[in-house]
Amino acid sequence: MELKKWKLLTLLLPLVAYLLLFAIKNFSKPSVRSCSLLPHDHYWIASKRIVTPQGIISGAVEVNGGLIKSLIKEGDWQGRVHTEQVIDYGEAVIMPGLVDVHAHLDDPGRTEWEGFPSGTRAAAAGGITTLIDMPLNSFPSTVSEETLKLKIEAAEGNIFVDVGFWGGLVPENAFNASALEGLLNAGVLGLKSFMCPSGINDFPMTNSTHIKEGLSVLAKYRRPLLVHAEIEQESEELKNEVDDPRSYSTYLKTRPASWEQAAIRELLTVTKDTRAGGPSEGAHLHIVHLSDSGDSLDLIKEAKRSGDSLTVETCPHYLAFSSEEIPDGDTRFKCSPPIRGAANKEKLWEALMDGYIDMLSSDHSPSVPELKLFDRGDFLRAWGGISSLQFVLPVTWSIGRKHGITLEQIALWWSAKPSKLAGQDLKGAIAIGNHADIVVWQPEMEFELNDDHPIYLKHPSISAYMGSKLFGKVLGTFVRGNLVFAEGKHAPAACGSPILAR
Ligand SMILES: NC(=O)NC(NC(N)=O)C(=O)[O-]
Ligand SMILES: [Zn+2]
Ligand SMILES: [Zn+2]
Repeated sequence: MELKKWKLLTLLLPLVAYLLLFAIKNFSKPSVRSCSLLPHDHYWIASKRIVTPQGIISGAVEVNGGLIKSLIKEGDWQGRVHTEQVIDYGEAVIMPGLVDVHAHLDDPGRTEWEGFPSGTRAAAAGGITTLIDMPLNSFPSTVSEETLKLKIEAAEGNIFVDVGFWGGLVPENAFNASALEGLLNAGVLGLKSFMCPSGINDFPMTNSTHIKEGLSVLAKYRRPLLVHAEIEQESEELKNEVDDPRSYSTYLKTRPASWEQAAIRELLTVTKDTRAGGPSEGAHLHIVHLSDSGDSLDLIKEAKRSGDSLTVETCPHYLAFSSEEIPDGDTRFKCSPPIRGAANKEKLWEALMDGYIDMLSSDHSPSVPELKLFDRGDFLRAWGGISSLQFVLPVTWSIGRKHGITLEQIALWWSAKPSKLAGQDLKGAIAIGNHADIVVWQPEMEFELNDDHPIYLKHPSISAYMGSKLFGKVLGTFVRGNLVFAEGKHAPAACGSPILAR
């Protein structure tokens, strides 16, 4: 009898263990409630200003199960909407969430610089619903299938918005098609390379031969190559007695516009492969963070006219600041390519307004404050990179409104065009069937970026925007229907999804 009991117990033991494991696994998953500040996942958000690809409408967006189910124009409401599930934002703007295709979150490996939790909290607070992480500044760099796995592991459960990944095109993998295919098959949305030293040891620079090879592999996948387009040129010799390293003009001399022009000229010798009928048809080249609005821009225009598959981004800091205003020793403004003069900035605005510059990105590239060398203010030795992730929407709007930009243009530069670059068909527009990735913001509301303002970046002190007065306050951010940020508060759990290409 005793023996039978024991036998039964040993038989039951695995079943009990299995049930226990199942319970732990499921109860530890964040519930809908902790992913969102809303108690339900079927609701309507209403406003007088909803930015859609067909124009601005007054009405409501129906969200159900993370998707946009319908768009209802004001007046067509009766009987179609459960009023208890309507969030009425009044005059605030409802727009597609921003898609930032250029951010360095430095995770894993340099999380003292930024990290997925802090970076994506800042993104959510700034109305960014998707960001694509750069393959460098984390350690190791994302240059192989294995290192992409480390990225995904670091991101899972730690991201408040959706995050995709660019892989690195470096000399080590450029001539190894199967290594590149491994990385692409593992889900990177495209590749990124540098034509000058990146400042990161395990991310060496490529030349146009590497880039040509990369494009031929990318063609099959129809995914883009993003390039940091600067090539080192002989530049003016600095003289100790006149060229003070604390003066911004000294730094500017070391990275003239001719570096961008040389790189772009060289790039265009390979982008012609992307034309219809060319050997790399299907591939696409995207120039990141254009600063020079001189010859670089003319070259880009010409290549586009010739049918090269080419796009270009610039960043809010090139549109907001000019070299003449940068105070001595204020290395918060150091980035590469550098911020140039006021006349250059005005021409960048013109090119953006005319559609020659396709989109905007943050190039959020922080470091620990010590690397900015604030005590010495040495522009030549400080870490280059602007910290801006949380502020890009109000900065674009605050400066842009003086240039007469529209809400639709913001949605085009910050959502539609970047989604297309990253191959995200279900993002970037308020349209039926799309992910409910939405920012609600108040363009007329002014605020000051001071110490009282809740900032979620790991190191607010290194941001050149601190101290600015800006227009355009983010009231709420929805990612796949989850209200992840509202009124200065984040959802309890980080439920953003890693985005992998298939
Ligand atoms: N290693 C970097 O983050 N570099 C970045 N730095 C900048 N932009 O100053 C970049 O995108 O080139
Ligand atoms: Zn760069
Ligand atoms: Zn960058």
